[in-house]
Amino acid sequence: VRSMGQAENQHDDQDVETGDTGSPHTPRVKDSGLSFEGLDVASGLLEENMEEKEEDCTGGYETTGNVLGEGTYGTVYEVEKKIEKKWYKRRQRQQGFAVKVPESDGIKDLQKEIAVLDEVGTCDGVMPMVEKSPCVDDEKLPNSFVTKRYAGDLYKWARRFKPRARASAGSSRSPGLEGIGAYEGSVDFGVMK
Ligand SMILES: Nc1ncnc2c1ncn2[C@@H]1O[C@H](COP(=O)(O)OP(=O)(O)OP(=O)(O)O)[C@@H](O)[C@H]1O
Repeated sequence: VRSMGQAENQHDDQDVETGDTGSPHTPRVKDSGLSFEGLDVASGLLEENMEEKEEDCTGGYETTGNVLGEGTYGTVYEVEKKIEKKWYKRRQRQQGFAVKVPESDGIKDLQKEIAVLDEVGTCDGVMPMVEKSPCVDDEKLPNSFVTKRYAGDLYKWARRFKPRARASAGSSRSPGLEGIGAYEGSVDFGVMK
């Protein structure tokens, strides 16, 4: 048995222009160009939320679609920094960043990593954190952090590296990240694994 209310609702679901009956979730009213108070209020709230979201995420990053690698606690994505050039009225991007996003069971470890990087600041041999809890694709990522993107696979590189390779290359410094390219070019690869 259908109540009156249900019958009215069914009528509302009909397409205003074609008379088709479709899924109650299909936004036919909006498509028809008609305006209802409820719809206006809903879209107003949506816009407000989106504005808030954008405000929160000013100066954020956008993913490029490249996955740089996966570690024990999460995935590292290539991102570009958004730069608002209002006087040009167009967006620009600064390339060369990476964001590390934890798996759900890696959140605690990433929080510890973030705390350590925060404490360490800039230190030779440690990739400095550019930003913690960044906004990526307009979404706040509280347990993630951004670093500069480096070229190559650091994990593989580090595993191949033997201390005496550094010594024979005439350097006593630890392999700072800025040196990766240089080391690959100047170290005798014969002493690498
Ligand atoms: N800043 C970066 N630029 C380019 N690639 C990166 C960057 N950070 C990480 N990667 C890539 O992502 C992989 C995973 O990095 P991640 O920091 O998650 O783990 P890891 O350092 O390899 O090891 P662990 O999981 O033990 O921390 C790295 O091995 C590397 O290939």
